Amino acid sequence: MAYLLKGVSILGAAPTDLAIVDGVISDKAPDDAQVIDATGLVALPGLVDVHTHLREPGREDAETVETGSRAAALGGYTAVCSMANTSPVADTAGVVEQVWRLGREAGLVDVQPIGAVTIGLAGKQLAELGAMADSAANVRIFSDDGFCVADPRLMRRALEYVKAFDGVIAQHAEEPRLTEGAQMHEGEVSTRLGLTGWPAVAEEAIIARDVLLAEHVGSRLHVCHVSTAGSVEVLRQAKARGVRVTAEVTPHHLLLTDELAAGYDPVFKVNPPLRTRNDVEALRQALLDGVIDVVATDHAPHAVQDKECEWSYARPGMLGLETALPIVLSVFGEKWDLIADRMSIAPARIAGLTGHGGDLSAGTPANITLVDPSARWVVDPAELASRSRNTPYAGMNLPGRIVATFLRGEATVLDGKAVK
Ligand SMILES: NC(=O)N[C@@H](CC(=O)O)C(=O)O
Ligand SMILES: [Zn+2]
Repeated sequence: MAYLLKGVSILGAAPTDLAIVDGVISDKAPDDAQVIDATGLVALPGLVDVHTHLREPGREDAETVETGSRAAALGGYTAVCSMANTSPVADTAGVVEQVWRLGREAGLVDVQPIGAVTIGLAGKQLAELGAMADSAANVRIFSDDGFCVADPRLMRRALEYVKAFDGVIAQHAEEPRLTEGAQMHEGEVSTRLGLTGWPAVAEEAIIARDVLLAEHVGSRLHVCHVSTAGSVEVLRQAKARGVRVTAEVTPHHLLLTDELAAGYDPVFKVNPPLRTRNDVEALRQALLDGVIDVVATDHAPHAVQDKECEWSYARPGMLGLETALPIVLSVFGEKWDLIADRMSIAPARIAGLTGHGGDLSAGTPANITLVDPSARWVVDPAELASRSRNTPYAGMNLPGRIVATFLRGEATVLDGKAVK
């Protein structure tokens, strides 16, 4: 199928026509191309998420590779990196290949598995990183996300190991001794509510240690879900020294604050926790400056019984794929070059996903997101494609509708609806 996007604005530029033929972007459409009136719509390179939890294998009641892929496509994504904290853990070539194959079968986005750093995410022994790298899944990012690789000697070894094939260790930065029993950000609000706090320094201390380790080894570090102003300062200094470090921020940390915990609604419980207004401001500035490289969703679906319970028993995590671009648009406005870089180009580069994060020029793979920036919509959890319902944005009126998504020239979303 060929398409002609008539009158589309590429990254906010003057309207033009964009043709999609045989999976690539083309100057000219054949006569039988399906014409899409794209007046007022903006084309972006397909979004890429470096931090998605798909829950398969093991918690298919919360999400599957297929339902998560559909949520991703509807959110404008053409590739997602799936985290390793499944059951069994993605710590062998067998499991990462299984997830990769399920992604291919669903065929809605490219699913790039992330491998665990340590066996069972237990933080004791390195997993078979080389075998996962050499597998059909071609793993390049390794992470124990959900847990921190807290042992500095293991972290050093992991950084050394992946250097050989230009892999990257994605760290969930949380010094576990400083967060025992933690329920929310440690500060004024946690004191008032009487909940055990997760201090900012628990994140900052690990990032400071890890940028030094990455510098020492000369290897690549990626910092997951940066959440504090202090972390931004550590990263700023490390980057100025030339350390090979990249970092992500989530849409929720760019918008929401710890005040939301006051209602004890566990939909706002997440790791790292929602922080203060001052942190939110610093994270926004860091994304603008490039100190933080990418927006990553940390899409963390949880079943109803794991979320709709008392705060202290609830699992941390919130949905993100279907609301990420609207949240970023509502925070930054129509800064299309920024959005394309932080949500597609830079994440594709970090994950090594060639074919994604392109410039939409003729001859490049047609991985495209078509957005209507002027359409507003109200988030209804029941209407999300994710199998879970734990969105913190229920009832919010957001700008930006994903009209269509194309994966190598095939529409995965058309008229705002999933094609399969
Ligand atoms: N972010 C979360 O609060 N939860 C994530 C794990 C993680 O990203 O730390 C999950 O797997 O549910
Ligand atoms: Zn994490």
